[in-house]
Amino acid sequence: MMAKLFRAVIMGPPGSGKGTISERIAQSFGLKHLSSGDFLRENIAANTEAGVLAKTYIERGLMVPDHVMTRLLLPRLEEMTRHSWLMDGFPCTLAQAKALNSTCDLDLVISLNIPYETLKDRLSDRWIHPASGRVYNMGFNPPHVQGRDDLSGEPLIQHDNDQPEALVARLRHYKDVAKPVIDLYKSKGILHMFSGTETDRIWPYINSLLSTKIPSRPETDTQHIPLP
Ligand SMILES: Nc1nc2c(ncn2[C@@H]2O[C@H](COP(=O)(O)OP(=O)(O)OP(=O)(O)O)[C@@H](O)[C@H]2O)c(=O)[nH]1
Ligand SMILES: Nc1ncnc2c1ncn2[C@@H]1O[C@H](COP(=O)(O)OP(=O)(O)O)[C@@H](O)[C@H]1O
Repeated sequence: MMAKLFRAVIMGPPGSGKGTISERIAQSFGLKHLSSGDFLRENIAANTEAGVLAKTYIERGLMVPDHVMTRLLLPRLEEMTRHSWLMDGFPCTLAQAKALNSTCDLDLVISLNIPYETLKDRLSDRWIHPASGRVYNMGFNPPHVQGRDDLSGEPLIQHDNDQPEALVARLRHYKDVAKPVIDLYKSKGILHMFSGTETDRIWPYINSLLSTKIPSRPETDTQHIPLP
């Protein structure tokens, strides 16, 4: 049981490894990994009012409007009074960051800074299991059986918006909307930026930073590469 609750956000462009790194953080430090994309998919599957609305945007490759995102996510975060969490994919815009600010005090923000060429290579090779959101990469973490999810054996798919043409537009959009959010967290003194081309090289630095802030879980700690 952690002594103090810990609230963190991970930001970065599409394909920067937020999901991958969030899973490692959740495993090593026991934070609950919350993902805006997963919340949206759950709401779409459950046909909630917000889910039905969100679907119309996601299907067109657009971001879901701020008021829908905040209406969906803030009550869920408010319920999590007894958990430490790491939020992945929210906030994306300054309006979302301000809304989050009024609900809780963040302890830390991780921002991933990954070169465009790397993002392009990774995403053109990303395969997804739609039902669970599990993510594979044919070079980095391939499935045991090509084209099949490891746990369910169901087929994997690729997203059209992971292809290079769509990616350029998504990255430009990310840069525009994320800049004021990054500036806000910088001014609060809670932003930590990590740059690099490989998750395995960035991870030890994130692990080390978090170890100074939260006690790690001894049973999983040894699985990860120590700092050089
Ligand atoms: N080659 C390579 N692939 C990686 C590395 N880290 C993550 N990946 C893969 O790159 C892709 C993107 O990683 P994700 O963790 O899904 O990135 P994300 O930031 O959550 O992406 P979005 O959900 O689009 O915002 C996935 O296919 C990962 O398996 C790495 O260091 N090298
Ligand atoms: N914070 C957010 N604000 C607005 N829309 C969002 C947000 N998070 C997720 N979405 C929407 O949900 C979709 C799926 O999100 P996600 O699973 O994180 O994957 P990706 O960013 O790779 O498309 C996004 O493409 C976007 O339309």
